[in-house]
Amino acid sequence: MVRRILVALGGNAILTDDPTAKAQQLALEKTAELLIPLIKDNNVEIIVTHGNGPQVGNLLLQQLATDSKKNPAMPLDTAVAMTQGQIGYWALQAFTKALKKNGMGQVDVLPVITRTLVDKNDPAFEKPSKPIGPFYDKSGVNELLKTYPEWTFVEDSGRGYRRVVPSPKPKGFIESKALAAMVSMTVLPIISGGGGVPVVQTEDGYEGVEAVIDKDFSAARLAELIEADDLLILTAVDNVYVNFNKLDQQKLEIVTMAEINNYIEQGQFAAGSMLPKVQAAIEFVACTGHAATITSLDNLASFLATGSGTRIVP
Ligand SMILES: Nc1ncnc2c1ncn2[C@@H]1O[C@H](COP(=O)(O)OP(=O)(O)O)[C@@H](O)[C@H]1O
Ligand SMILES: NC(=O)OP(=O)(O)O
Repeated sequence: MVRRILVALGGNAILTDDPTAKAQQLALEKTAELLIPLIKDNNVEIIVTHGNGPQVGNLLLQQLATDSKKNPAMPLDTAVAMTQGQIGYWALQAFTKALKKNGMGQVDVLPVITRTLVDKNDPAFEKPSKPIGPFYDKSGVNELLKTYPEWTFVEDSGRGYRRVVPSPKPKGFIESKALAAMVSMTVLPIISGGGGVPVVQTEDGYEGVEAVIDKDFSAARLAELIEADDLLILTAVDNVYVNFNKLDQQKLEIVTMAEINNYIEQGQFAAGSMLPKVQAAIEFVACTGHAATITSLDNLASFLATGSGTRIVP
C-alpha cells in the first residue's frame, strides 16, 4: 500500500539567515535532500506545500523602495502569487536535482499557481495576525510606523517584531479537482504555496484579496482533499513544547487531542507561529482519524526511524 504524506515546509526550510536567492535555493536543495529518504524505497508519495511569510514580506518592502508612480507596488494577492512562483521554481529545481541524484529521475516535479477561497466576511480581515517579512527591534518598528502608520506589528515568539497582515481561514481550493488528480507516484506536486492566492467569490468568478493565508491551515485542508495518510509539518523546532523558552520547558511527543486542546486552553502556543500549526494538526486528525506530526527537517531521519517529533493522535 502506498502511504501518502502531505509535507508542509516552514520558513526555515527555505530562508535561513541569508535572504539572497542563492542562499534560499541552497536551503531548498538541502531540504529536498533531507526529504529523499522519506520517499526512497518506502512506497511513500509526498505532496509538498510551503510557506511564503518571509518572502512575501520582503517582496513588499522591495516594491515599496521604488518609484510608486513608474513602478507601483503590486497588491498582496499578486505578491502571494509571485512568491508561489518564486519558491515553486526554486523547489522545482531543488527537488528535480535531488530526485535525479537519488535514482528517481522518473518523477516529475510540478509547482502550480493555485487559488484558495476565503470568506469576504472573515473577521480576520479586521484583525491582522499573520507575520510576514523580516524581524525588527522596537526602534526599527517605530521608524517604519513613521512612513506606514497603518501597518500593524506583533512580537513573534521572542524573536523580534514582525509586520502582520490579515489571514482569513481557507475554505476550499478553487482548483480542487486538478489538485486531487495530480497526486501520483510519478509526480511530486508543489501546491498551495503560501497558503494559496487568497480569493473571494464574486458574481462572475473570483477576486484576489489583501491577505496571506496561513499555510498550515491550508495544508490541513489540502491533506484532507488528497486523502493523505499523514500530515507532516516541518518547522525550526524538533518538538512542540509546553512552557516554551522557559527553564521548565517540556517537549511533547505523542499527545492526544484531549491533551493538546487542554494545552491550547492554557495558552501554551504562540499565535501566528506554533498555535496555527497545532490547530491545523488538530483539524487534520479530527477530520481523518490519522495522526499529524510537527517536527524539524533536521529530525526527519529520527522521525522516519522512530516516529520522533510531536505526534498528535486521536
Ligand atoms: N510552544 C511552542 N513550542 C515550540 N515552538 C514554539 C512554541 N511557541 C512558539 N514557538 C515558535 O514557533 C516557531 C514555529 O513557527 P514559525 O517560525 O512561524 O513557523 P514556520 O517554520 O512555518 O515559518 C518555532 O520555531 C518556535 O520559535
Ligand atoms: N503563508 C504562510 O503561512 O507562510 P509561512 O509559513 O512562511 O509563515
